[in-house]
Amino acid sequence: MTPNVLILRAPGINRDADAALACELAGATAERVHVNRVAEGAVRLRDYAMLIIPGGFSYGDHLGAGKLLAVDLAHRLGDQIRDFVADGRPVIGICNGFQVLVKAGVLPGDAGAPSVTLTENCSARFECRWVHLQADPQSRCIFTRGIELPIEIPIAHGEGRIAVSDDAALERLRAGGQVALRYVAEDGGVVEYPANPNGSLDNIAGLCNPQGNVLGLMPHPENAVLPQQHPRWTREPWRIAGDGLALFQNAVAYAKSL
Ligand SMILES: NC(=O)CC[C@H](N)C(=O)O
Repeated sequence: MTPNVLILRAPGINRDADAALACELAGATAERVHVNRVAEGAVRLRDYAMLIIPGGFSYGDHLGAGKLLAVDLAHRLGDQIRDFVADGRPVIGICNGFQVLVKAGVLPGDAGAPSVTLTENCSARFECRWVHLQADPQSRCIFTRGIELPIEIPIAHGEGRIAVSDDAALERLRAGGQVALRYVAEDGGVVEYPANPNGSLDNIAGLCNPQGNVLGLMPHPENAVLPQQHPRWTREPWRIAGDGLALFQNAVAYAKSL
């Protein structure tokens, strides 16, 4: 059966159409649904195979990027999201969506006080360019399965720096296979700014929950699904697809297996 994806819309979200295209190219159907329609019960999260919280500037990034939509989701959709995640269904929060999942307490999914947040880039500037990412081979993330070589994906954010409460919390994330993606050099080497665009600890670009079905990442894989989206597509050998498509294809295959 073709998985149907709920792509959440909310004031200030601006990457919902891009996410819908990525899902369709990956073999799913996609519905862009406003958060109010879910909250009012017009649609139910459990009627969908996958949830995407796209990028943008939800509620204008007031009180910090993703904060107000996080409070909204926790207050109005908390039970539905908890059940959806517990069912093992795939959830991806992209950039603003990652900030929302972290600030709503869905990621990293550890019990107790939050151990992770996303905050201002070290440069104190909005950073917008293409970066190279490496999936952590120890990760449990279902979105990055089989992605062994560095991939090239765009970023565009002001508050993408992952901060962790202490070394023990970072070690728990690493040991638990929850570090899904890191910023790397084109050859996979270790980097600093600007290849790590925000100064995130351990060059972390994406985290997953302990079960691996929830991924949050600052880069925008939905903006790297078509060959022509790559900035050098006319000057390099033809790519059959953008590097970001594999994440959506993995999620669709996983959703079909549930
Ligand atoms: N592209 C995005 O989703 C941006 C996220 C958030 N508005 C920030 O600037 O950090």
